[in-house]
Amino acid sequence: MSTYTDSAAAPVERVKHGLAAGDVVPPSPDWTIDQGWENYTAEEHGVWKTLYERQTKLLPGRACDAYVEGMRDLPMGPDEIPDFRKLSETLMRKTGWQIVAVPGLVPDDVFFEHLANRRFPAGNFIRKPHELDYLEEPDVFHDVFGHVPMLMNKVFADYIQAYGAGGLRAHKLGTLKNLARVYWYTVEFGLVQQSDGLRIYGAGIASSYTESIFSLDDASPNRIRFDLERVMRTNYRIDDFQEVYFVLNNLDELLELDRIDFAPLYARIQSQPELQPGDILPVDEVLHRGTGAYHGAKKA
Ligand SMILES: C[C@H](O)[C@H](O)[C@H]1CNc2nc(N)[nH]c(=O)c2N1
Ligand SMILES: N[C@@H](Cc1ccccc1)C(=O)O
Ligand SMILES: [Fe+2]
Repeated sequence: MSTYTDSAAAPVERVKHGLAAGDVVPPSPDWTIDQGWENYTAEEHGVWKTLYERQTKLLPGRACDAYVEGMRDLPMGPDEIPDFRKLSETLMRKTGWQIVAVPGLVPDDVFFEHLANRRFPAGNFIRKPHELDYLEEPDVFHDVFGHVPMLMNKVFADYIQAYGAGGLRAHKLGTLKNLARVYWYTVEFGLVQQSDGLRIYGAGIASSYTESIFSLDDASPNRIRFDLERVMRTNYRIDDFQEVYFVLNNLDELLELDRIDFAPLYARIQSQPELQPGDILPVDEVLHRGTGAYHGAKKA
């Protein structure tokens, strides 16, 4: 049963991961900027505090162990927007990653180049008070609160670095669309089965109050065992809750993706029809067959 307030009333918290803005002048060759931590206003720190406290209350029992452990060891709290320099010190020691500030979405090849070199591009801006529930581009709350704790986990940190290298490869192969789906259904909206229950590891969920509830508790979405080719073929929504969540047995499965050569898979799926988010295939290992009520109601 769904325990969150009526979704029609509660605006959906989304962070859009659309294509990089084509109309912005690059601030530097690799699009990085100074975070400008000293320039944050009290109101901006206040927005962080509101989001941080609300999400921190909700995540116990919902976020996966790796996320909880990562957050515990990071210099990140409610009172102010974290200083990327301090986060990078801790991250560098733990998994060799650092956070670099960017003004917003950056071009795909720039994005992958950073990930391949263990640099995580994080927006330095924070959403406005009236945007608490909907955001066009990943802001500092989504990027830092949502993504950074998982970068403290060695398996995940290695996966994201390999993904970056894979992104540069897919960019050259012209198969970015297929690879972006793997990112979307893992790094952004992935769930993992723990012995004590289903848990969130995707940042797009972890940074969203309403989707942290919907993804685990609501009867509407499908929940299907992760399968690489299936995910590569499956389209996704960028401005509403997901209709399907793919579930890993454990995070170690992600390392498998670095051992598989994607080129033959990309070639094979080119001739297969694209799947829509609500589709279920006979071969799917369905953990929960969704009612589709949420999206059905929205269509009506
Ligand atoms: C598929 C594409 O690479 C993906 O959406 C990228 C694009 N550029 C980005 N740029 C930033 N800063 N953050 C992101 O998460 C992304 N996502
Ligand atoms: N193995 C992928 C690269 C990759 C690694 C890890 C995650 C995602 C993609 C390839 O051959 O392109
Ligand atoms: Fe993200």
